[in-house]
Amino acid sequence: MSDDTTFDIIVIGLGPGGEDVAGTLAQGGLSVLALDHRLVGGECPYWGCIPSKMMIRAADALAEARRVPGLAGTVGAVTPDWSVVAQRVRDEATDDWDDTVAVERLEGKGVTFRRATGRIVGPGKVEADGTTYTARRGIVVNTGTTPAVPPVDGLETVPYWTNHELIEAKQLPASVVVLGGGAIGSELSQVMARFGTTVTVVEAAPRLVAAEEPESGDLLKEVFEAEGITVHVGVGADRVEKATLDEGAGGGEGVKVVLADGTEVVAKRVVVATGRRADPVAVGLDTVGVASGARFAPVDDRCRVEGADGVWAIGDLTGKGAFTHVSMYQAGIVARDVLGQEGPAADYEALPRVTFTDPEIGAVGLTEKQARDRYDSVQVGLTPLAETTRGWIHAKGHEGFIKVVADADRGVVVGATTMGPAGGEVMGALAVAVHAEVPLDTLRSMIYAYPTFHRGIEDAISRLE
Ligand SMILES: Cc1cc2nc3c(=O)[nH]c(=O)nc-3n(C[C@H](O)[C@H](O)[C@H](O)COP(=O)(O)OP(=O)(O)OC[C@H]3O[C@@H](n4cnc5c(N)ncnc54)[C@H](O)[C@@H]3O)c2cc1C
Ligand SMILES: NC(=O)c1ccc[n+]([C@@H]2O[C@H](COP(=O)([O-])OP(=O)(O)OC[C@H]3O[C@@H](n4cnc5c(N)ncnc54)[C@H](O)[C@@H]3O)[C@@H](O)[C@H]2O)c1
Repeated sequence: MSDDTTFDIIVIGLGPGGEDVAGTLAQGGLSVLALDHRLVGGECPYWGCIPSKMMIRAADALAEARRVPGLAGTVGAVTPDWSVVAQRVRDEATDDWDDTVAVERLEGKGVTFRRATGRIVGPGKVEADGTTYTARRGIVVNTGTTPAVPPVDGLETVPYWTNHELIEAKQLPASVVVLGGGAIGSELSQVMARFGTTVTVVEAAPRLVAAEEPESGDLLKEVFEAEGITVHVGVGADRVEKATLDEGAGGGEGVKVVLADGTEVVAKRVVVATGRRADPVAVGLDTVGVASGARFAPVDDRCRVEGADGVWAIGDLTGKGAFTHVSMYQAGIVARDVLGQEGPAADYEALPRVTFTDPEIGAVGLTEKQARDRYDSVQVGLTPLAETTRGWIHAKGHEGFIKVVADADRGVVVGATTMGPAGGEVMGALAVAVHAEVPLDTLRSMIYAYPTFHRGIEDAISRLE
């Protein structure tokens, strides 16, 4: 028996993976109800990857123009205009935060869509908008994360921005204090600085992009400081209060951020980029056995929520890497599992990630520290990009390096970082090496095109010790 409250599958939250798995399962012949209380596609297309990368493309164009002197002549004054970026974000990236096209695409695949908050209320049961729906085959949860706002005294008394307000901004503030120098803080700080905003970054960890190799954070700090960004690392914000800015700082209302070491930073606006928070309880995973204090939904290698029969979770909520490519990868695994199709289980050993700063930080697999914690015999090889032929030719903007981390016992690469121009693209070769466990001897014997950035991989491997 089927009625309009009973479906084979209910998908709660339509981030990139949720949207994908809902469509695939409907096309696979199942009846699918998909719920999202905001926009179909989630954070990535509307407030995340896509608009932020559009901003980065613009900021990088400015930086390249500024590199013309000494390489190619002059371009006259480079005059940033944020309104061009803001318009492109509206017109091309987000449709002015309207998901009509995405909803139509989803419904075109046969999915029933409701714009509502969904909550699991027991095995096979989901409540949304006062109706209780039944899922015959299962529930897929893809509710993502929200900005984690740190408990800094006074922060709630000032109108701080998160990625949402910044992505939607029609104008940039004259000055900002960015709390958090992870992926979001670093990428968007550089964008704002290149558009003329005075930027101060405050990062509590000892380095920027602290989850990556220390060389990445150290070099990024050098580059940021050379571009005029003030960077405080190893110190958090103690308190925030309203302040009146003097004319040099733009005048009018602003904020004063007092750091734990007593440093005071005054700016027009605070931007909070201190990480993201998943909430398994808000979506009712506690009603199907997930511990109420869990930070993430615990999943096995098929993305089945442990202990909760007929419930799958994907995306940031699983804590396996807060990236769109993880959400999409897991969506594929869940679709196969639900449809009873064969396929490999989830494997995160070769997880690639790219921080789209300039220089770009590509990374895959383990950092050196993670590798040393796991393996007895670790070798590391590092080549500064400026020492490679292509890096030397490139000159301005060639900061970076290629670092390869190997498990010497098995003779395979287990991690790598490729920081530099097109660092994310260069990383692709090493992602294959880590994923396929390509023997180091094979990597040593292949031909690397001359003069490319990726040729530095050969050199880094030759330096393994
Ligand atoms: C500024 C920024 C830049 C980023 N850049 C990149 C990048 O370059 N590359 C990359 O790989 N990743 C990037 N990310 C991360 C990326 O956006 C996320 O990893 C990606 O969106 C996948 O998230 P998700 O699938 O968990 O769901 P999300 O995209 O977080 O979507 C979850 C959806 O669930 C909905 N929802 C939540 N609770 C409920 C509920 N109870 N009922 C109904 N609906 C609900 C929400 O409205 C939302 O639409 C960036 C993130 C940010 C913030
Ligand atoms: N290019 C990409 O793929 C990309 C870009 C942006 C975001 N993302 C994803 O989104 C996730 C969230 O990004 P994010 O930058 O918010 O988180 P993050 O975890 O990468 O960085 C947050 C940083 O804030 C710092 N911090 C925490 N509390 C602080 C405080 N009180 N004062 C100062 N610093 C503090 C942390 O030490 C950390 O380094 C990332 O982990 C990443 O997975 C990916």
